[in-house]
Amino acid sequence: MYAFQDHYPENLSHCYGCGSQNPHGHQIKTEWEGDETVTRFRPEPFHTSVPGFAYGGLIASLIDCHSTASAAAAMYRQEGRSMDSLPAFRFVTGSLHVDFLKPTPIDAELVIRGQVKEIKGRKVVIESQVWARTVMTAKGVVVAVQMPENFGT
Ligand SMILES: CCCCCCCCCCCC(=O)SCCNC(=O)CCNC(=O)[C@H](O)C(C)(C)COP(=O)(O)OP(=O)(O)OC[C@H]1O[C@@H](n2cnc3c(N)ncnc32)[C@H](O)[C@@H]1OP(=O)(O)O
Repeated sequence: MYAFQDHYPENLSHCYGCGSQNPHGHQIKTEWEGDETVTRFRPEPFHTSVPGFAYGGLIASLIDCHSTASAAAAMYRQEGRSMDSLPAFRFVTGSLHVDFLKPTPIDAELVIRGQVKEIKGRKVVIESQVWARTVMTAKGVVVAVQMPENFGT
């Protein structure tokens, strides 16, 4: 699998949620399945909240980084361009809303499915759902915004 995150340059691959260069992070991998974006992640015992269930912050961070990657992929797809082509689209989180619908079991593979709801200017809105086996345990909406040149200054 060659994931969206595999196109990130090394200097932008340190994110706790999605950076391949962060040994302490989730290192999520996201790809297209038709018009949906999909991330699969297996929680570890140290991601526990209530025993037997996953910590909500983990769920939120999975939705977050799944969505920023999906936003970039959606922009490239809209322009009919490869994710390695220039100019690059880099997205950060403007807002993150999560609804926790059911407890998320710690012992199941989580599947995050995203849909592109809006692309407008520098903004992409992604809706996502987190599935554990056959149960949707959380859903989220992310407003991803193209990272400004002067980000952090
Ligand atoms: C491939 C390499 C990967 C590279 C990236 C690898 C790292 C992945 C990151 C993973 C996710 C993260 O954790 S990122 C880290 C957490 N996030 C951050 O630190 C971001 C901090 N915030 C900021 O820097 C800024 O507020 C921005 C960039 C988000 C927005 O500022 P701006 O650039 O001045 O945006 P602005 O022109 O005002 O607005 C542009 C459009 O976005 C909308 N917008 C802006 N902020 C919001 C908001 N909070 N909620 C809703 N909508 C918003 C505006 O209404 C507008 O829509 P309209 O009027 O046009 O309709």
